[in-house]
Amino acid sequence: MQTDIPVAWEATSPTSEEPGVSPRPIHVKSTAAVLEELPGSVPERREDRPHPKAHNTQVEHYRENRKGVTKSEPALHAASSQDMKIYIPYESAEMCVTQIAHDIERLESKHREIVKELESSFKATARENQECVAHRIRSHYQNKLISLKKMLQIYQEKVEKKNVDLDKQVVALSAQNRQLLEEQRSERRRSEEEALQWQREKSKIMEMFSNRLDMLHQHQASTLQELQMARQEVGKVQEMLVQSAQAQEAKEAAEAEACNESKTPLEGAKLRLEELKESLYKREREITELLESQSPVPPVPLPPCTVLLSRVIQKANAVCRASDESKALLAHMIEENQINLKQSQNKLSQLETEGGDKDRSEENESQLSLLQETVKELEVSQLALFCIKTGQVPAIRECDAITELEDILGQGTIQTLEGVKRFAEKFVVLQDEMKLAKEEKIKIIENYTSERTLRKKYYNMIEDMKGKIRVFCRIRPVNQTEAAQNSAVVVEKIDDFSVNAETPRGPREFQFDKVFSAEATQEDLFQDACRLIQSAIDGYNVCIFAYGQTGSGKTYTMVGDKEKKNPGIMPRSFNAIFDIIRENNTKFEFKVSAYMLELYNDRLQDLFASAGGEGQAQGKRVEIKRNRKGVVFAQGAVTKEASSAQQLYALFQQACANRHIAATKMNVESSRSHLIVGIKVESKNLTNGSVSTGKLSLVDLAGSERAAKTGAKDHKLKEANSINKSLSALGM
Ligand SMILES: Nc1ncnc2c1ncn2[C@@H]1O[C@H](COP(=O)(O)OP(=O)(O)OP(=O)(O)O)[C@@H](O)[C@H]1O
Repeated sequence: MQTDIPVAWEATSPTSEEPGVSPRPIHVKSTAAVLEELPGSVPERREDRPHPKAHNTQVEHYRENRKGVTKSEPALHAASSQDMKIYIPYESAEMCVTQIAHDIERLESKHREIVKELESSFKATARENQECVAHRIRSHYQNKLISLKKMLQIYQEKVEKKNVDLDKQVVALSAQNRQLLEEQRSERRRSEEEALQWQREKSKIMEMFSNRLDMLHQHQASTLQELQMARQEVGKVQEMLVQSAQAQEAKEAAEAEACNESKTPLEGAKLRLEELKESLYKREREITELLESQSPVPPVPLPPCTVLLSRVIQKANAVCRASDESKALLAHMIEENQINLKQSQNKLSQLETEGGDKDRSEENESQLSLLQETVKELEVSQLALFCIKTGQVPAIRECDAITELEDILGQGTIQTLEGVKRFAEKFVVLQDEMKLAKEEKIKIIENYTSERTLRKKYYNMIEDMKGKIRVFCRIRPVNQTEAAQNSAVVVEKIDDFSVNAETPRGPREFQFDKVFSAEATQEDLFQDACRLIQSAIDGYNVCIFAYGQTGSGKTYTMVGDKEKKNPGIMPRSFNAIFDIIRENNTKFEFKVSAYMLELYNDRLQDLFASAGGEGQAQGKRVEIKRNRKGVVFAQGAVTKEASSAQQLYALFQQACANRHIAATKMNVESSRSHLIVGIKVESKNLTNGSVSTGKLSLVDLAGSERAAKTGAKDHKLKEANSINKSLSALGM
């Protein structure tokens, strides 16, 4: 390997072999040692060191070397084959040393350069590597980024597509929702209208039905009377015929005379029968006219009574088919009736077979007739229930005996004995038909009664379907004080069934069975409440009460304003009760009585038992009790009867005068107690004598309040506490 690294020499001692030169021995450091210290140099062996005598040569050689002249390897070996101490002249040594120092410097600088070069190359390599790595990383991440971008794009596309689909779905759903809401509203409106119409129609039909029954009854009675008379006449005619026949047998000679004699009574009977026929026709025409004049539908081939019955049955059938609940109820009623009928029939047949007519005791006799009545009643109920279930009208027999009689009279066969006999037979048949018609009438009345019971039941079922407990919300308009204070309205009606209320925790939506806006009138409110009054008259227990914060308008809604220009639910109910009574007083006998109580500071007080009155003044305590039928009543409360709405209202006013009222910061006339008005309606069915009792409870509760807001102190605070306590009990 070629190298330009110099060989180092070191003098160990001075020598003076050459004149003029003070030689000093110089210890020569081995070249190898020096070379070993140099980077990239090849170590020289000891024996490669030059001989002292040849030091000049060596120096020369060295110089040559330094000049870049390359000596051959064997020559170098020859020159330094021995390790020895050499002495060189000081100048030469100095020169050498200087040279060496130079060389070392040069070497050092070279070395630095190499190091620099190496460093720079290392840096370059490192940079290159780094760049390469960075490039690789960059390209890796770029690829990744591209793929991610692609994925993102795909996702975005997918999301956008999905969003578009969802938007479409949302639009479709909201349209559907709107449509459904609209449908629901119109359906509600329609059903309300239908119910109202049905109610009106029903009461009309009922009235007509009972009027017609009355008419039929009257006509039947007079027809029966006339038939009775006709029978008597026929009897007379028969007697006369027998007499004439006897006379014919006895006196053949006086045949012509006898014939003459018999003609006269026959002609008389014929005349009488003509009269009868005429009167029967007249009655029939009258009945038909009457039924047709009262019939709301155009005349149909069926008899009007059948049409009426079919309409009633069809209505009842429609109500039954309206819901599963009513279907199940009807099925249950049929089943129950069947069981009862079977049981009664078994008992009846057992009783009938137990002994002959003679052996029966009086008690048994009455039991038997009672059972017969029950069986008949159950059979009629069975027929009515079956008709309601199927919607079919029971067959009503036509009175065709009259037609036959008419035929006989028309044929003129009455003039012969045979004809008279036939006539008499037909007359008996007609009597039987009349009897049947009478029975049919009784059945119809029974049907009517059971139908009425069903109507009551279905009416209440419909009311119940709307919810046994219905909650209405009424928004009160801002009053003058609130308007002066610029108070904000915090309740907003969203639609007929929901409101939005501002609460400390933000707006909240509440749902109700119906929402009345601030513009709703007392009449609007009563329209919804009045249907329950019919239920109370039908014998059900109904309660309407107002609940809310003090000053929210409970008394206004239940009682009305102070000026009595806008009466509330209570006075309107009094009128409605007596309106219904007036409409039905031909069929029922009514008794209306009322009690009025106040729950004040946890104590029930009778508002009719005022100073000098009965009840409390006499030390009676009013207590809430429940009777065996589950009806809640106020024991010890004074009950007063009323025969008109005015009388009932006067009683109410008398009671209100005794109520506890006081001014609070929130209401100048705040009710400090709960007012309970109980109206009992007892109705007796004049057709079958059955009695039913219903109760309408109208309650104006005291307002819930916060003592801080109302400014209640002392006893008013006590009042407020007991009001709040009782209201939370109600809430629970
Ligand atoms: N719908 C309404 N239209 C007009 N005025 C109303 C209405 N509701 C309430 N008011 C008026 O608001 C005031 C307070 O009403 P009201 O006395 O009925 O409240 P309240 O709830 O019965 O209070 P409290 O529980 O303290 O007895 C009254 O002057 C009443 O006339």
